[in-house]
Amino acid sequence: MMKIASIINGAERIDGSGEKMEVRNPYSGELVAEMFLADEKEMEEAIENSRQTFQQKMKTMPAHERADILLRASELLEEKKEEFAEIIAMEAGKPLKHSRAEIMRSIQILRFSSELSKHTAGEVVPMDAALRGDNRMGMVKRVPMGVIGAITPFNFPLNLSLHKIAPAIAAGNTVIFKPAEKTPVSAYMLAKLFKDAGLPDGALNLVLSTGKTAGTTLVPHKDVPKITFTGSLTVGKIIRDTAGFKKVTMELGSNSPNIVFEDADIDDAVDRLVNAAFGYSGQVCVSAQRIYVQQGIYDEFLKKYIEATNQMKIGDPLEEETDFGPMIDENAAKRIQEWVEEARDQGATVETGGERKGTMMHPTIITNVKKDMKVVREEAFAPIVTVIPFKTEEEAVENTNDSIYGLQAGVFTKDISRAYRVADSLEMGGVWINDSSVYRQDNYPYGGVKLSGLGREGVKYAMEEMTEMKFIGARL
Ligand SMILES: NC(=O)c1ccc[n+]([C@@H]2O[C@H](COP(=O)([O-])OP(=O)(O)OC[C@H]3O[C@@H](n4cnc5c(N)ncnc54)[C@H](O)[C@@H]3O)[C@@H](O)[C@H]2O)c1
Ligand SMILES: O=C[C@H](O)CS(=O)(=O)O
Repeated sequence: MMKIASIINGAERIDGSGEKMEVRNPYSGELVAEMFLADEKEMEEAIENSRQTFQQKMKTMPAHERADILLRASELLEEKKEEFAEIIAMEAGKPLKHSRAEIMRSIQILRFSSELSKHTAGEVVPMDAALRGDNRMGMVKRVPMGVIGAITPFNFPLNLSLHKIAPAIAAGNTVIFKPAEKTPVSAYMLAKLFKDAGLPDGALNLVLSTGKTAGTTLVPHKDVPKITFTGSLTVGKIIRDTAGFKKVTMELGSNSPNIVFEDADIDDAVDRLVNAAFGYSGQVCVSAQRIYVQQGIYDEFLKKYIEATNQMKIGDPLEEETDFGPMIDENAAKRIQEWVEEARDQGATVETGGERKGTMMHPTIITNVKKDMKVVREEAFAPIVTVIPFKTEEEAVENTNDSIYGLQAGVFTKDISRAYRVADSLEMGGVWINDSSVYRQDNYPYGGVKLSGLGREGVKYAMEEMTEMKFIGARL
């Protein structure tokens, strides 16, 4: 059993405030680690140290040095990928095959960040385009903001943390990293990995605290000009209300839709949508929650979809063959079971699944739903999916857009004109044609409209949000 603690200015705070929290394997209940929690005083100390490290080191560190550190971090992660995958499987209950996929993406984020750290160039402004601008020169530089507060969720503990930390460092900032309480072990290992990669002490301060401590201390702090948050809408709203006059990036939730038209390759859509709904037990912000299927293929799609879902191997995340594991804790599983029962009471049909044992909620497909049922309207963040028939393209678009969320959608069709027409009509941060809402790679702008978020991640775009534009003009 590991003992882990905050790492501030390179030093582990194992004696910290005295308060401790256990990290348990959501599948077996075994103790994975004991975490020493930082209190508000330690958070304050970490912020002051990050401020000084920015002023004294990171602000002036040349781009080639930042690039080398990020590249070295990617190499170290490659070397330690099995160790990280096992820890994520244990602390998050994520099947090993999915944990490995997360590490593979994390390595790429570090590589992209290393490359892009050499290209935060800014631009030259054509000053003579304006009257009075003759004999003037103007340039826009991209400058780091200072201390970035990075608050992350449990579901992709490495990948989503690196989507904040790596671009922040690439742009020359320092970071206060506040990971989720459920998954702090991979965060602790990541902080150590950066130290081994040569990142100066204090450039990445890991603060293992409760959300409450982060909310009262980090979020409103005058020396933290930027908060980048990934998590629930509920917490996102609190942060937005308390951050005051600072910049915030918010990657929030969704009840992601997918539309399958009659001309789609049904087997391919089935295959992709099984993973989209049930990968990591649906605890993915872009999990397929609403699948709209055109009437002519509805019965065939549903039959094949149920068959494919029932073929998943359910079990221990640490076993190689496991496709589907537990939810993060029993409360999460109980909540979703209640939602399923409520839908059933309101007339829905549970085609498969619906049962729960402890943290294990079985993959659940629900039909005959109405649009105001919780399972359709609210973010489930669980292994449930609704399958809903539609007649026309207009109806599919209207139903899809009928949500407070707008993160990513999938559209399956062989008709290229319809594909682009529908993609244009959807109120989403991103649309995939012939892939599902869950597909993401780490170099395109990713984020939501409506209540799914503010701003964008994806290394280049996160770097833009973690730098200020500074104009410098000259009269010649
Ligand atoms: N859009 C995206 O990219 C994306 C990605 C992953 C997860 N999510 C969303 O995250 C949610 C699930 O993750 P979760 O359960 O870890 O989310 P959560 O909102 O409960 O917690 C996220 C983080 O916020 C911290 N926190 C809690 N209260 C806080 C407060 N008052 N002030 C500051 N920080 C606080 C937590 O300690 C944790 O580190 C889902 O809604 C999911 O859709 C979104
Ligand atoms: O949970 C939502 C995340 O954005 C998924 S991913 O890590 O980006 O694939």
